Amino acid sequence: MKLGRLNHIGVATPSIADSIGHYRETMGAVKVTEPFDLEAQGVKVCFVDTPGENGTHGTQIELIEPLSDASPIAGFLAKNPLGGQHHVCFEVEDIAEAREWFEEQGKRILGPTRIGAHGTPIFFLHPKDMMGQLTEIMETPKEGAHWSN
Ligand SMILES: CC[C@H](C(=O)O)C(=O)SCCNC(=O)CCNC(=O)[C@H](O)C(C)(C)COP(=O)(O)OP(=O)(O)OC[C@H]1O[C@@H](n2cnc3c(N)ncnc32)[C@H](O)[C@@H]1OP(=O)(O)O
Ligand SMILES: [Co+2]
Repeated sequence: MKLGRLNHIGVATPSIADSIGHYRETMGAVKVTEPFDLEAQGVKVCFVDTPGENGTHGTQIELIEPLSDASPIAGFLAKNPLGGQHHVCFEVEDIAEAREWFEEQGKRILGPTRIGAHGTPIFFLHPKDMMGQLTEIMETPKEGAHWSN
């Protein structure tokens, strides 16, 4: 297993609109995607682009707002009402190989491999097995495009 690109940092928020305002007005973000609902994942999500090398974009901020009290991030927001850093997401070449690796390492994988907000397969690793960091593993988008819309 080789550490891949840090694709995004997941930031939970009680209001994606307020967070977009913060990144645009306070942080000077230029590109923010339109928020969209990921019903299957229980979140409304959008991406804040950060500058990367030669015109590509860098690691994104993934803003996530719960769609209901049943959202997987509802518990996190109950403990952290302002929201904040929720997870990190690293890219891998082959999601199945990565899943096997972490299973061999005895790391708890949270649920099935499924399609994430970038339209590519992802899974999550339990924070308690990952030095306290909720970790998302995502297969690198093959066509090289990172935007899901
Ligand atoms: C997939 C779409 C999109 C994408 O990038 O493509 C996304 O990233 S969507 C992101 C939202 N979805 C998920 O996070 C799915 C995986 N997460 C989960 O299954 C839960 O959030 C889980 C199991 C990590 C925590 O659930 P919950 O908070 O309801 O459970 P507990 O309160 O029992 O928490 C157990 C234990 O873990 C600590 N915890 C919880 N969240 C985090 C976190 N984000 N970072 C670090 N630690 C976390 C929590 O405090 C508990 O610790 P304890 O010491 O026992 O209090
Ligand atoms: Co994510």
